[in-house]
This record gives sequence, structure tokens and C-alpha cells, in this order.
Amino acid sequence: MKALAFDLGAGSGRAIVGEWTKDDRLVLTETHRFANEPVRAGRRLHWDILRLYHEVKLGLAASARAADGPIDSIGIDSWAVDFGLLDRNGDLLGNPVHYRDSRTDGLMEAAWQIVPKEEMFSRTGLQFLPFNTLYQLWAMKREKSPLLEAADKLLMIPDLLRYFLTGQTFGEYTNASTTQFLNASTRRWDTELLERFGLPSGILPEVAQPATVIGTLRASVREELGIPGIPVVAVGEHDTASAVAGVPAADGKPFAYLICGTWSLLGTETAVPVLGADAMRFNFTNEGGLGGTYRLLKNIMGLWLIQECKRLWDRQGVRRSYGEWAELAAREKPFLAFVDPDDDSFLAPAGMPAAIRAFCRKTGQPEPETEAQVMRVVTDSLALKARYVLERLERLTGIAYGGLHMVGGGIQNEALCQSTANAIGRPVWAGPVEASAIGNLAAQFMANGRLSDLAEARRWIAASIDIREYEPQNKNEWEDAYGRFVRYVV
Ligand SMILES: C[C@H](O)[C@H](O)[C@@H](O)C(=O)CO
Repeated sequence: MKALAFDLGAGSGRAIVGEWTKDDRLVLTETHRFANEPVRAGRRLHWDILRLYHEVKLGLAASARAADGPIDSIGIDSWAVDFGLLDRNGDLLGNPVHYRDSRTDGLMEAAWQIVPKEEMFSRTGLQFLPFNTLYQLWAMKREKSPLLEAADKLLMIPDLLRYFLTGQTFGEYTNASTTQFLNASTRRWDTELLERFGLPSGILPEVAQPATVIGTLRASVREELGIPGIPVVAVGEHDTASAVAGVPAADGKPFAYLICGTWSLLGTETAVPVLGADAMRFNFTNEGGLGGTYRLLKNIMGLWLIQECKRLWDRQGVRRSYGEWAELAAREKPFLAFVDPDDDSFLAPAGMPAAIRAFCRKTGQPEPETEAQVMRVVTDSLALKARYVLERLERLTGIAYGGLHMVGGGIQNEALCQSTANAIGRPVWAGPVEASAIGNLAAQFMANGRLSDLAEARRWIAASIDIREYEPQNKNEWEDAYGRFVRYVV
């Protein structure tokens, strides 16, 4: 049996075929990889959605060619919060706007004048991030956007790509839970909350649960690509939801994870949403998961800081791979200075290295001079922020986690994995890299009945992949560093 997963991140996308082998293991074959390059046009930063859809079709054709035998299903996951609008004829109304666009600046605080922060959290259970879908829609309303006025349907990024493939409009639950207008307890759209902002709830699609078959390729796609019909499954379409499903926590005990990519997401899995005052004060979120679970986690700005430094230095001709930057940073003296990766100044700065130096200057710390020193400051700070968030997670759940599962592309930075183990003073279990794609595939095998539930999926994943363990080192130095770090955190 074979399934095809499309995993679209903020920087790149992949098509990966997952085969369930005769000896009950999962074997992955990457059939297509493509860049995801946002486009600034006029005053807006956009996703190039038609380009991404074109790449999905290329991936589909390449996978059909590569797979000797039929592909049994398809699933799509991507980053969260962003969306496209369809008009009443089902045509796309413009390219989706990127969550790092400035249109939502200052709106979150203004929104609390309409629905108080406490009430919004108790209803949606969602962390307060300035780009949540609610504030993006409200920005369009405030600007009297003709697109919003003409809108008949709101579809999030995977919903939209799936609509292009199947012709059906559903809103997948895990991604819908990142909008800040889905009620965490009822798991339904919170239309009353939306209407208090004067926003049209009629454009919201029917919510589909993950791990369900919800369509097949439309005739025009089959003809264009010369392939047969393939069932399309609603997987955990929020890539973070798929990554959590892909965490090889196979012993059924409570576990903590750190999903490491453009964003770092640190959290755990719960049966009920945690909506208390501490969860709101620590700005944790309760995003929807597979199998009726919740993802109690917190966003950390993650490798975005490293990606943006590299992007600027590449442009300046200082070209090095991520691996080379990680090695150079690892050779630098540790703990020169610390930044809070979640400081607002890092969300979309014109120049990330300058923003990092400015943070150090603002907090009276020495400024990193060389590129390698900048990378070291970021890596040390990400590791220490993981400890800061893990300790708050444990205060919310009352559970002391024996270690931390690290998954995602970022675990290829071995120094970061080791630093994280050092910072938390507990083991890190690193793997898999392709956690989102693997969780996407697992949901497809749940939809076709090959896997019964998440627990079975995680045992199957654990039996199919290699996990590398990092034991904590230099505990005293990192303990001292943590004391210094918390002084600079918001
Ligand atoms: C906004 C981010 O996309 C979102 O919070 C994060 O969970 C994600 O989707 C990472 O890919």
C-alpha cells in the first residue's frame, strides 16, 4: 500500500511517497521538492499559491511515475493561519497574504476592546499571535476590502489546494483550530465571536475531521496528468498537527515534543483543552489534533532567525550551507550574549543580524561581531528558550517529562539538538526529520483502516525510523547560562 504526502513549509515543499512494506515498516521516497518563495507585490506580501499548486501537480505526476503500482491516497499539510477566498463561482479572489505581512500590526490589542482577551482565550484556547486568521480577516474588513465583500468561501492553504484537486470545499479541523474563531470546547466555528467583529460567518466551510477520506481527483486533473482517480484524505492539515502525529512516542506515556523548523513548537498532547489563567498568561495554545486530541504548545520563533541571517548573508555574497553555519557557530565561545527569540523585533525585520545586535545592545550585552558569533547567540538562545517553555508546560500539566522528542528539519543541526539537551538537563530523542510528512501518511493509513489510532501509528513509526539520543553535557555551565538568559526574556 502506498500513500502520497505533500508537506508545505514556509520555505519549501515536498512530495513524499510512503510505502507500507511487507515487513510492516514505513519506507519514504521523496519524489519532488520545491521552493516556496513569497512575493512582495505593491504593499502586500503574498504566497504564490498558483505556483505552489503547479508544484503539487508536478509532484503528483512524478509520484505516479515513480511508484510501481497504484497510489492509494493523497494528503496535504502546510503552515497555518493563512487562507484564500473564493467567489460565488468558485474562482479564487487573489493570492493569499503571508502571515508576516504588516496588515495586522496593532490589531490584536485593538480586538481585545471588542472581545476581551480572557473571553477570547476561554472560547478558542488559542495563543495570541498577531497574525492569527481572525486579525487578518478583521484587517480586510477594516480596509473595506472588495475581496472580502465578494467572498463566498474561506479556505485555508491546504483546503484551497485540496479544492483545486477535488472541487470540494471543506475546512480541515486541525488547521481551522489555528484561526482564533473555532471554539476549542465545541470544536465548531465560533460564529458569534466572528460576528462581534462584523465578519461574515457564512463564508466558513463545513469542518472535516482529520484521517477521513473526503474526495477524489476531479476529472480535469486526471486528464491533465494522465493518472487515475485517487482518494484525497483530510490529514492533520496543519503541518504541526501532522508533526505531532509523527512523534515516535510509542510507550503511551505523556510526552513532550519540540518540532523544529521555521517555527519551533514545544508542547504536549492532551485529551481536553487547558484554558486556565496560567495557560493564557504563558501564552500557550490548544490547537486541534488527530483522534480528538489537543496540542497544548507554544510557538517559539525558531530557525526563522537563522534562515533570515543566512538569506541576508547569501545576498551579500557570504554563501555557506546551514550545516557549515552550524559547525562555525559550534566552534564559537558559548554564551557571549542571549536574545529572546520571540521578541517582536524578530517577526519580520529588514535585517535579522542587525535586529539581533540591536537586541543585545538594548539589553546591555556585548554585540556579536562575526556571522558565526551571531549564529552562536541564536543557537544558545533557542536551546535556553526551549527550557523556559518546557518548564512552563510542566507547570500547566503538572507532569515532569523524562526527556524531549525533537523532530523536523531543524534536527539536522546536531549542535542545536545537543545544546537543547544541555539546556533542559535531560535527554533529547531526535527523529524523524520528516515528521510532518510521516504524520500525514499515518493519517492516510488511519483513513483507509490500516492503522486503528494514533497510539498504533506511533508504534509503527517508532519501529520504522532511527532515533538519535543526545545526553545532557556541561550541566553547570548551562545552569548558569540559564540564569543569565531568563533576565532577557520578556
Ligand atoms: C504561523 C505558523 O505557521 C504556525 O503557527 C506554525 O504552527 C506552523 O504552522 C509551522 O509550520
